[in-house]
Parts: sequence; structure tokens; C-alpha cells
Amino acid sequence: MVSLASKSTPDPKKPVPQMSTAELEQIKQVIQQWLGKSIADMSLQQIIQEVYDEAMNTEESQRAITGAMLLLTTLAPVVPQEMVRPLNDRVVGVLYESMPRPPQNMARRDWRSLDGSDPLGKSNMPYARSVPVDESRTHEYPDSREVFRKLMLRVRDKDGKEHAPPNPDGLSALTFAYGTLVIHSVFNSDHSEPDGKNIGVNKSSSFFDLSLLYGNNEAEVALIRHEALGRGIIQPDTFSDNRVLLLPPAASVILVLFNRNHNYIANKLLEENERGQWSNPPPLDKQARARQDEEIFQTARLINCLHFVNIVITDYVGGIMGVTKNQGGWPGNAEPLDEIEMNGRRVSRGDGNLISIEFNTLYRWHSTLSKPDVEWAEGVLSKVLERKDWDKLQPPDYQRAEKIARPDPDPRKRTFGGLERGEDGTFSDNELANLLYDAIEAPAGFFRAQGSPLVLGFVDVMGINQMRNWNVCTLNEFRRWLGLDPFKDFEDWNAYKPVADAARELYGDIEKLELYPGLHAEGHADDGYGLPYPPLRVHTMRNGLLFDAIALIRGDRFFTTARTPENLTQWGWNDIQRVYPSKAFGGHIHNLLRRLLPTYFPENSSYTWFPMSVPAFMEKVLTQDPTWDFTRPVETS
Ligand code: HEM
Repeated sequence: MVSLASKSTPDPKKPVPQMSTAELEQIKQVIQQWLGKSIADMSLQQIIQEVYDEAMNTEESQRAITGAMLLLTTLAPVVPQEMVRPLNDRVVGVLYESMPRPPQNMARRDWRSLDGSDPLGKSNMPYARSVPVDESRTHEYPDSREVFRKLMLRVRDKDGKEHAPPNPDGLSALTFAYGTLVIHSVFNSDHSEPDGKNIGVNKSSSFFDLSLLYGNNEAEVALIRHEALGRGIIQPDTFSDNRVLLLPPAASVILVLFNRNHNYIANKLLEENERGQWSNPPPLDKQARARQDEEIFQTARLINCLHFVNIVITDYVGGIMGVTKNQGGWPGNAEPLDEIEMNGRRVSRGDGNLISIEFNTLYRWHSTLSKPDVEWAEGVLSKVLERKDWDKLQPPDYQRAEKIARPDPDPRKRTFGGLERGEDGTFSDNELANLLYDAIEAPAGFFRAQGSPLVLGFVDVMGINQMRNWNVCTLNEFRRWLGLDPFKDFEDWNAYKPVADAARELYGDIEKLELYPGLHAEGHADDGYGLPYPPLRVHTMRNGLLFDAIALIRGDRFFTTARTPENLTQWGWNDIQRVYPSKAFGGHIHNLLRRLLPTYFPENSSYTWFPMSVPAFMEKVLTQDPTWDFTRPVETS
């Protein structure tokens, strides 16, 4: 084994990774290929310098990203600290500049509004279309059920059970519980009119505004707030969006934590009362009390959303990119929200965003579900529908299930995961923590062909049909739009013969391969780097995800240009700062766990610092410090 860290200045907070000689050789070969010249006589430092200079100066955007990511993800532990920020800035700058912002086209016909107001990014507006398509082309689609069955359906082992290998990057089910919150924040397709008239309308806004917690409009938010108190707080352990109740319970637990975080922040703001404009106890005058409540509520909401996005850009994206185990790299020290200078000018930010139908397709990550999550979905559906013949389910069954499972209209009375509320309306800390532990211990699935569970097959089939109705682009059209080479043939797309053959049989021509199965059944072989552990493993998904994530968060005014101590207060500004390097490799979620469930998330536990990775996996990574604990925590006082 070769310890790369021994050749550079070690960072005492970063455990030293081990890399086999074979892996190092493989990385060197990829770098040689990328640089287009021999590196045989160069030292590791010289190689890093060469790649750095080339990545920073190349004109070609995909090449710049690849070079920077090579250093940030594979050689991260030995890349000098002073190079990390410029490399991350380069990646963010190129990604943000490469995508039209905000998107230019609606997915359906678009008119100039009479009052000139800009609907981009608002809730209840149509999705964007990222990739323009030829309206006149004719389609002969294969049967969507066959597409799902042959390309996406989780294969079965000899014992008849669905084959569910653990996530190769050690990710836990909590990663994708967080993922469901991320995607449901920005996708809420409206199916309320059965004739499909308003298909294409998104009931959520295109921003990470924690709408699942707060709601999408005034009526929804009124059900959550505790306005009469004048303290800006919200109802205990309550969240707005009832779709989350149909998801595995860890997602609801995380929302409860964001609820508690809001109230923690609101109480702190009033306590600090930096500008002296609030009174405690709150004023008796009705108008003054309402004004105080509004000011504290909105400020706490801004701060809370920044905690949400901090976790997205650190623990979550880092985890999905597969770098947690490599102890750093992206997103280590990445500051995608900050000012960035590129080629002598500022990369803009805060320009707005409008989520598109292509990304609605991209994020349907049902193949990432853990075994317990699949069993959970089966349990819920069989209870509601009183049947288990998942392969026969049709869209109306889903609508029926939604109707039967309709939750209490008052969000304060809703529960999940078998929990009951106490007299004060809160859930037990112990039960919440245990639901989190369960999700932390369960290995997630991963992006792969033939990886989607049968129980969600009808959801995927509905999705494939929906994208046909919306005339979404094909996989190769999407790749061209991303600046990637189109796939030449089915084997180029997925080298696993049974999948390539099945797709050829269904579509005949790789140019006709639809975006939905094209993204979710893509192979791992061509990861773009040819490395043993490529980030995200799936090429088109990875590049699309990076584009979208950067557009979404850097396009948000409240995460960028309006993220100021003036808007957040000085206390709030300090509260949302990320710490790097840190025990969590720059992660942020431990702040919430330590703040809100401190006795359940102890200082030395991998459950606290790396909840998005299964403890058994982190045990193999964090070998240098014997004080780490990988066992399920027991409540401490
Ligand atoms: C057991 C867990 C899950 C269940 C039961 C579930 C169920 C569903 C259902 C019923 C829909 C159709 C909703 C509609 O269009 O009205 C849906 C859509 C969707 N799912 Fe899942 N899902 C699960 C996990 C996930 C995960 C882990 C992700 C990604 C991180 C994901 C991403 C999506 C996306 C992007 C949509 C489209 C949403 C929209 O257009 O509004 N799902 N899912």
C-alpha cells in the first residue's frame, strides 16, 4: 500500500487515506491520457501542478471540469490546500456559466404576462424545458411497461428476492431520505386535472426554500405558524407537505429536526435582539405583535434554508459523488455561493432558477432505495390497497392509494413511522433518534440499470408516460446539451450485454433511446475518468446533477447576493458558517444533530459526523483514530 499523504504536508484533521499501488497507477494513467503527454518522469507534486495549470487555463469547459475534478476527487488528500479553492471555483464557475440562466424556455406555450412580472421560479408555474426538441418529429415508443421491465426492474436472486447489493460508496439510506426532501422541495407535479390540462405545472417553487416544512403559499404556511405568540415560531414538530408521509419515515424525522431548528433560531433571534427592535415578552398591541412575529419568522426561515443548503452542498452532494470515503475533495472547501472570479471577470449569481422537465426525469432515483425502504413502501401500499400484485398496479391505483391514505388536514395532528405525539404535540426524542439510526445503518442502493424496485414500477411507468406527453428530449439530445459526446451505440451506453441488447430490441437506434430509461439504466463503465471508484459512477447523471445543483443554489438570490449579515443578523450569519477542515470533512449535518438531539448523537460517534454513510463502512475509513465509535449510540445524559 502507498500512503499518498506522506508525500505532502499532512492536514492533522484529515485522516490519511490508503491507496493501493495499482489504484495509484490507474489514476496516473488517466491523468496521462487527460494531459496528452507522458508523466513518467514527473514527481507527484509536478503532476498535480501540471493538471492544475491545465484545468485552470484550458478553454474547453468539459475538459476544465474533468481536470479539476480529477484532482479534487481522486488526489484530494495530497492536493495543496491553496489549490483547492481555485479548483472548486473553476468547477462552479464553468458549470454555472455553461447553463442558460435562468432557463429560457417553458415546457409548454409561453406568453408575455400582461403586468410584465417574471414567473420564473415561482410555484404553480409550468416547468422549464432545458433541451429544445423538434416538435414535428414522430415517435414510435415501445410499451412503457416493457421498457421498465427490461431495463429498470430490480433483478431477482435465485431465492426470488430482489437483488439489492449495498451502495459501493458506503452511503446509507439517510442520504436518499435527505434526497427525497431535496427533490420534493422543487418538484410537485400537478395531476389535479385528469384530462392532463395542467400537466407541466409545478406546484413548488424552483428553490430550496424548505417548502416541505413551511408550505407553498400563504394558506399552507398559516397552518404551520404560531403567529399569535409574536415570537416567529412554528407549531411543534409539524411540517406542511403531506407527500412526505408516504415516504420512509427518516425523511419526516429530518423535517421535524428542521422544524425544531427553526424554533431554536427564532428563540435565539429574539434573545439576541441585535437591533433592539423586538420586545420580550412580545408587544400586546396586535399590529406590533404581528410585525414582530413576521420579522422573526422570515429571518429564521432564511437561516434555516441556509442550513438545508449547507447540508446539500457538503454531506449530500459529497456523499453522492462518492468522496466521503476519500476524505475530502469536492465539496471540501467548495464555496459555490460566494463571489468567483474567472478569466478576469465575476461569475454572476442570484439570477433566479426554473426547474425543468429534464431534471424531473433525472432525479427519479428509485434504484437508490435500501432494502428496508422497499419493504416499508410495500407495507404501506399493501395496507392501503389490500393487495400485493405490484406488477399489475395502474396509475388509478396510485390515485386511490393517495385518497385512502389522505392525512389529517391539520398538520399538527399528523404522525408517521408509527409515532404518537405527546400532550405538548411533540414526538419522543428517543423514537426520532431510533428512526434515524435505522436509516443510518441501512445500506442504500445505487444508480444502476435493473435496480428499481417492482413496488415502484408503476410510478416509473407513469413517469415514462408523463415524459412522453411532455415531449422530453432523448438521452443523446440531453448529452449534447450538456456538452458531452453522444453515445455511439447501445454498448457505449451500457456495456452490460443483456441491458444493451434489450434496449436495442426496444429502440433499434441509440438516437431514439428515451431520456428516462436512458438515464436510469446507463452503465458504469464509461464514467468519464476510467477510475476504480468514479464519483457517482454514472456519467450523464453525474454531469447533469452538477449542472443542475449549481444552477439551483447559485441562482438563488437568498443564498448568494442577499445572504448578508443585514438580512440574517450577525448571530444568524455566524450560525450558517461552514467549518473546514473539520472532523466531518466539511460536512454540516452534525450541527443539527448535535444541536437538536445532543444526547443521542455523541461527540465520538460516526453516527453524528457521517450519518450519510453506514457506520460499518466508515469503520474501514476512519482507521487512524481509535476513539471513533461505530456502534449504535446509547442515550447519554
Ligand atoms: C420508498 C420511497 C419512495 C416512494 C414510495 C416514492 C414514490 C413516488 C411516487 C408515488 C411518485 C409519483 C408522484 C407524483 O407524480 O404525483 C414519485 C415521483 C418521484 N420520485 Fe419517488 N418515491 C420514493 C423515493 C424516491 C427517491 C429516493 C427519489 C430521489 C431522491 C425520488 C424521486 C422522485 C421524483 C423526482 C419524482 C417526480 C416528482 C414530481 O414530478 O412531482 N423518489 N415517487
